[in-house]
Amino acid sequence: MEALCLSHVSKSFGRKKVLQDLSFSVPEHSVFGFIGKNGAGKTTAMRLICGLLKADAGDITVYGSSVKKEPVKASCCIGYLPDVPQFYDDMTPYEYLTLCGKISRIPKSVLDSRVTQLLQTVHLTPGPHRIKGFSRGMKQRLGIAQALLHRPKLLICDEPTSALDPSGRKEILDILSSARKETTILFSTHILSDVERICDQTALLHQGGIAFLKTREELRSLRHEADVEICFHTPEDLAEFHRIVPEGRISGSLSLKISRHREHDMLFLMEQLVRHQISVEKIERIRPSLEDLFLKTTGNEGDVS
Ligand SMILES: Nc1ncnc2c1ncn2[C@@H]1O[C@H](COP(=O)(O)OP(=O)(O)OP(=O)(O)O)[C@@H](O)[C@H]1O
Repeated sequence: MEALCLSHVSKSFGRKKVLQDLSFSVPEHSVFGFIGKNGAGKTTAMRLICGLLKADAGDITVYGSSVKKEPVKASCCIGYLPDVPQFYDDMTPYEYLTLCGKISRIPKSVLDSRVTQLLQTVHLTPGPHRIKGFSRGMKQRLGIAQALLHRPKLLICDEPTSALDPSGRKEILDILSSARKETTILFSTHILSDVERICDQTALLHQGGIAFLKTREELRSLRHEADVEICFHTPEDLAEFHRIVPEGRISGSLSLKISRHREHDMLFLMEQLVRHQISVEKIERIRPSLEDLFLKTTGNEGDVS
């Protein structure tokens, strides 16, 4: 079943068109990664899904409920973690989650055990420590607990790992990854290795629409299409080799770059070098990183880490 479906969604702010004819869907119990440059419209799309903004055109459905026609039904399915979650800093996490649970009208009989269980899930202790002393990572984890409190079918997290150190990021990613058993997850990030780590599908938002949408396997296979760089000792060796294998792009006076070679092609290139007795400084496979794919699609001004 589709947890979320966006169909031809557009949104402008004044004359600025942020989203144009945006369509994609997210299968149930999957983790969907949303990447894009600063200002690409990731937060706008998430706010539209949550019903915090109104789309100019198009439809959004959450588990079959239209955000436009059945906003309450749709929003009941969603847990949202904004990019900068706000808390009552003088409370302990236990007090804070209990307050949120009361506001969400979670029955008293189950609230205490739900809060205790969620604190465990996000690795926070129900002790007397106040939120104001928490690290960023702890606050993000508390934000995830808050968003999961009412057992949403769809969890939306806006850059949950940004500004965290590698161990803080790993904790968040592990929590999100295991939360997929109970919910479907859509999260945005600038940290491309994070989407590679846990996302079943990754969408790149660019110029108002989806520039690419890849499954984990597709991303992996794209990254297997490595370039090969051969560095020669002399320009004459390079010219001789390029006459025999008229492929690729000469870069500088000693180097040849051949795109998208697969494993077996490397053997072919090496055979040609041996057969024609051309010695080389080095021959190397260069796998594109996700950053390379991102920059190739968006131009070179991408803001990625
Ligand atoms: N309420 C608003 N009024 C006017 N313009 C807005 C509003 N909200 C967002 N925008 C503009 O829409 C564009 C998309 O913003 P959005 O925050 O959705 O991008 P983003 O992809 O989440 O960026 P970032 O990665 O920097 O968080 C930006 O140019 C932003 O200035």
